[in-house]
Amino acid sequence: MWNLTRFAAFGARRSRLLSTAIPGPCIVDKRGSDILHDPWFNKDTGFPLTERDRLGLRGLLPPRIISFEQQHARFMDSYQSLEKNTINEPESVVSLAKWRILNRLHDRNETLYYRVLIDNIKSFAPVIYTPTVGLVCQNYSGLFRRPRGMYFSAKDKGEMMSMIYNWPAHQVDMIVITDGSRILGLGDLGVQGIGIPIGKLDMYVAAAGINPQRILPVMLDVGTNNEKLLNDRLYLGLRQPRLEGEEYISIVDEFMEAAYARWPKAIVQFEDFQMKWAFETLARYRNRFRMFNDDIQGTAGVALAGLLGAVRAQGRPLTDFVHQKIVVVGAGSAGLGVIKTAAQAAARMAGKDPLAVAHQFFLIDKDGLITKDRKAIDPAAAPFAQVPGEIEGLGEGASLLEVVKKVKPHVLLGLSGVGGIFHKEVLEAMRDSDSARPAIFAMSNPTMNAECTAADAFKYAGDHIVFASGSPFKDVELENGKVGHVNQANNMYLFPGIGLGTLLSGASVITDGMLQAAAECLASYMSDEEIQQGMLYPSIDSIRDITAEVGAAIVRTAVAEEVAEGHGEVDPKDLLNMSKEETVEYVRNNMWFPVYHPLVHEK
Ligand SMILES: NC(=O)c1ccc[n+]([C@@H]2O[C@H](COP(=O)([O-])OP(=O)(O)OC[C@H]3O[C@@H](n4cnc5c(N)ncnc54)[C@H](O)[C@@H]3O)[C@@H](O)[C@H]2O)c1
Ligand SMILES: O=C(O)C[C@H](O)C(=O)O
Ligand SMILES: [Mg+2]
Repeated sequence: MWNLTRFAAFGARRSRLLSTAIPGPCIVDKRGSDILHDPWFNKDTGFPLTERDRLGLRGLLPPRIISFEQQHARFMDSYQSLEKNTINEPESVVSLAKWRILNRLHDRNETLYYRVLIDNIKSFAPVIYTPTVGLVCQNYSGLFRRPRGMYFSAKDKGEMMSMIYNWPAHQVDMIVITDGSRILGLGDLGVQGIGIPIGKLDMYVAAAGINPQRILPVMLDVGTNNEKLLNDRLYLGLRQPRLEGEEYISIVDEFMEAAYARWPKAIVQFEDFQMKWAFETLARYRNRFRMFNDDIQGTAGVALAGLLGAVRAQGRPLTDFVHQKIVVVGAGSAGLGVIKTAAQAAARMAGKDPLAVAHQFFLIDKDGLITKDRKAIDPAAAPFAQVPGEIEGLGEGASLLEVVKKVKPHVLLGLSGVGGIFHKEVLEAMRDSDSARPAIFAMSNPTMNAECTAADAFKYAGDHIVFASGSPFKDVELENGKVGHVNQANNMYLFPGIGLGTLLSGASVITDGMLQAAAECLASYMSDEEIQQGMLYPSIDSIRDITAEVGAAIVRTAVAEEVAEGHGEVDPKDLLNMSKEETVEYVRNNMWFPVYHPLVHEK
């Protein structure tokens, strides 16, 4: 249907692999108004005269040619006037209005959309990603105007292998799939969860430079157990209870077989699956396909980087990590992924078995502290079950407040999805923490599900804390006149680099070693000075730079672990011969960047 020719700048193979590709013309098999209605090719008023002639566009557009820069400025003007005109409106109304204006541009002109997104990532990420994406999912049926991505439902059983060919792009590099069963902290939103793969893939384009013509958001609709949606006459998904057991897994199996039959090199990111299926599908597919679960694995790496930063913020050496007492609230896919990865890191540092360091972790779920007395304990939680009474007065099911008071943890980390669970008394109890710089991570999304607000954390736990949240909060003005820095502990710092590094190495699977390297890379990104100021993660403004580093760490580990099969004309030997800096350059040079390519018509 189309292809993008890239001209190599230099003769020598090696420099060619590392060189920045000069954008070539784009071959398009359409003409006239079909081009104007195709967001991949549409340039609106930006088509030059020669192109208007060549493509049969003359007369279909007003005569004046507006440059890309002018179009960019024009869009930003309308966005800013929307901001000005809605200043007194409720926040949800403003957020949805902002999402709508961006979505309209996305539907019309992808090049301009991704350019404004990249150039304004800090202001636009909260609109296309958390928290607004949560609101969009909740209101999806009402907001629906046109489809985006692919929808595979339980009714499509037996048809997926042919359906996958309905997708218009010849090549797909990155797929994000959800079954809508645990959308952020908002629960089962059924088919409406499609907003999450769309938002994640927008971040892939903005942060990792994955070509937007090679991304595919996927909704696997196996029903919903959300009564409200089942009774909503506008609900767009299957009106039936969720499939379970064999029936469920056979649908996921069929999708995976179909996707990999058509695109054997694609990477599939599982996103926002309820816990049992998150773990089950990861175990089932990770040794067969290029796939990972972002909520389990991406989150774990981001949290580990933050936990190591919290050690440095106390002025302690990293090896002190093995002495940190860490309370994890939420024993779901995210919480369990974090605790397991953190324990593995502590064990590596201590030269011990992860079981030997498990006692420094305290795991709390909806039934309180998990101890060895817990009935029907999840096998993944079992190694972290405390011995009841080991800390005096702390038994099975102890409340969060009791645990914080008795343990005096260095870190309190929430992945419970329960808004406000770190209430005043819990935060005040953190004042007695054994850490000189207690860390509070309220990682649940979206904003209303955060375990506490940034303002409350500094107000009740003290000005000396370090704070991170999954959704963005504004920095806090402290009583001492200083600024309480708010970090965003969100898997967006890792998943783009994991996906891009896997793509560019051609890794056949995504190993624990690759994920560990990604986390360590993120952890080492911050300078001591930044850490001292309470900055545990970089600004999202530098997300492409972070992704280049993380992507390179993934590539190098894939090569070292001999799972890299190469990408395009770059074979594993080329990758092996690249220095660290050259690998970063290779990753950076392979990031897609939105510019208008000259369009050439060819049937
Ligand atoms: N910041 C990030 O990058 C990031 C990444 C992944 C998930 N999350 C967020 O983490 C949250 C949980 O995700 P998940 O996939 O682990 O969900 P999940 O449903 O698998 O797990 C939720 C866990 O919280 C526990 N819980 C519920 N109520 C509780 C209470 N009152 N007290 C203590 N624990 C309670 C449950 O028992 C369960 O163990 C969601 O809000 C999600 O948005 C954030
Ligand atoms: O989507 C996010 O913002 C992070 C995470 O994947 C989540 O499920 O909350
Ligand atoms: Mg998620």
